[in-house]
Amino acid sequence: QKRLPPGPRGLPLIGNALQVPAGREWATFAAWAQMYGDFMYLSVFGRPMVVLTSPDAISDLLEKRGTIYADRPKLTMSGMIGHDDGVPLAPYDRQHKERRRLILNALGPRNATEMQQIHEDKMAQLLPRILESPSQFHQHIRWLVASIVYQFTHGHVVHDSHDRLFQLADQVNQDFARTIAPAAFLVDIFPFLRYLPDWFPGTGFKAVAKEMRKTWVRLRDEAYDDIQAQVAKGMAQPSFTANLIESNPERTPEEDFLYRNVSASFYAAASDTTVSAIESFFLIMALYPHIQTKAQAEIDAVVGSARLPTFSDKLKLPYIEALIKEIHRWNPVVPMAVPHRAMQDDEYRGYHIPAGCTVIANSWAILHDPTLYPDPFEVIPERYLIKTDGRRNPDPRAWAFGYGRRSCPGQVLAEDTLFLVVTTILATFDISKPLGPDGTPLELDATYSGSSISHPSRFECNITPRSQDIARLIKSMADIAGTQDAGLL
Ligand code: HEM
Repeated sequence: QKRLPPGPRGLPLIGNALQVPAGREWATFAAWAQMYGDFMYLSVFGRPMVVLTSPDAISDLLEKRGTIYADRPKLTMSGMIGHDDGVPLAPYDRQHKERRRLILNALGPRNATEMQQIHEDKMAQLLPRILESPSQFHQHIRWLVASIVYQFTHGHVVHDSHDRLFQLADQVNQDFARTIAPAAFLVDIFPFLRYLPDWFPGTGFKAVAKEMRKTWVRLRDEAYDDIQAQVAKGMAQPSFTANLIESNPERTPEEDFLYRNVSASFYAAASDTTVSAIESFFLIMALYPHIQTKAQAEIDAVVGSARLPTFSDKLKLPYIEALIKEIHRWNPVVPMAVPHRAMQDDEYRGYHIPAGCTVIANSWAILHDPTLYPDPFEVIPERYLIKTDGRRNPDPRAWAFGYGRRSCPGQVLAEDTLFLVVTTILATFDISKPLGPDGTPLELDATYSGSSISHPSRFECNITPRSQDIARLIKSMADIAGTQDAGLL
């Protein structure tokens, strides 16, 4: 009987299920918001859903009433696999606060120097890889993110893509993306299916869940058990996980389980997201050479040619900061954040929001709102530096990293990685469109795919050292890092 927010009319029983597209839902939701407003109601197979499409609506509900909207919708398939023990999908409770506290503490000022040192070391190893095989830059980016995260969380050196932990983690990420894709498994729409016997037709998802669970449990436990054994022998490398184990030798089984899940979630949450942002950087550089020239000029003026950029240069590089803001805005990595869930009945602007309602924040729509960002589909770093109509465009990071009690706890790490990649790559390489067989530049297709995490569709680009001196410097860095001995070049 209560008044629900406006929204597109659906069909009996299935509601709006047939109207919600399987890809780029954010663009469809943004178009619907033009008709129904920034606070819109949908129902999919009887499940209530609210879509928020303005800074005010998002802030009013997800930030100011954060305690009510801090939960996640329950996904049956993810639960069967065990993914909802990991941080991003876990229900909101006392334990979840602890999970977030552990991550935020680990990435806080106490460990900033160590984290920055890891970044600078791994960047020095990235450059020779790119110099030697620029066409494999996608793999090199993936290696970089894995090697930074696993050095920090497990004290583990990822040499190459054959690394056991790296391979397991990538399999888990692929499984995760497959599981949370909209309507990927019928059991998420009809949860009772999970109670049917295995022989019943249509229950093939159970075998899939079992396989995926095995991989997730291996990723979660194998590395943790190794570190636990090393801690017992007093031989553990310093790391986030070793620190968790050492700091609580009398931990309860509940605490131990929580540590395992936090430790395993780190890479799962950090990898595809950071990799996607770095890939967008390469794509933007190939598409917008004038932005690249301006960014390189700023780096050259501040850093010079005798050294590589470091974190201490950050405050002196405003154009780079503006470019990074555009990377977050132009094609946001998580276009609709991760869905939240109302934990109790609520009322907003005179409309009812039922308990259990899924709440989606359409970050993409805000980041492409022409009243906030004129020419939203163009990359224009100057929009943050020069006032238009008496104001600068707002910082997109307010929306790119999510909201309230579920906002991204890894933002500092993501921003550090992105800053160092952008500055170091621009200091050393030129990026341009790929060349055809006759040496003429080919057109680049700037399309994006994926659903919860959006990433550029596979693209090539031409990456060359900015000078022979730089190429020699990078080769000598490779010798110092010993990467040649390890057969990486
Ligand atoms: C460019 C890179 C990244 C972007 C754009 C990004 C963005 C986001 C977004 C939008 C959310 C959902 C927030 C919400 O539900 O309101 C999220 C959640 C999360 N992110 Fe990130 N993230 C990035 C990198 C990282 C990194 C490096 C870590 C490493 C620790 C991380 C850890 C997490 C975790 C654990 C969650 C779940 C938080 C929770 O449910 O309480 N993210 N991220």
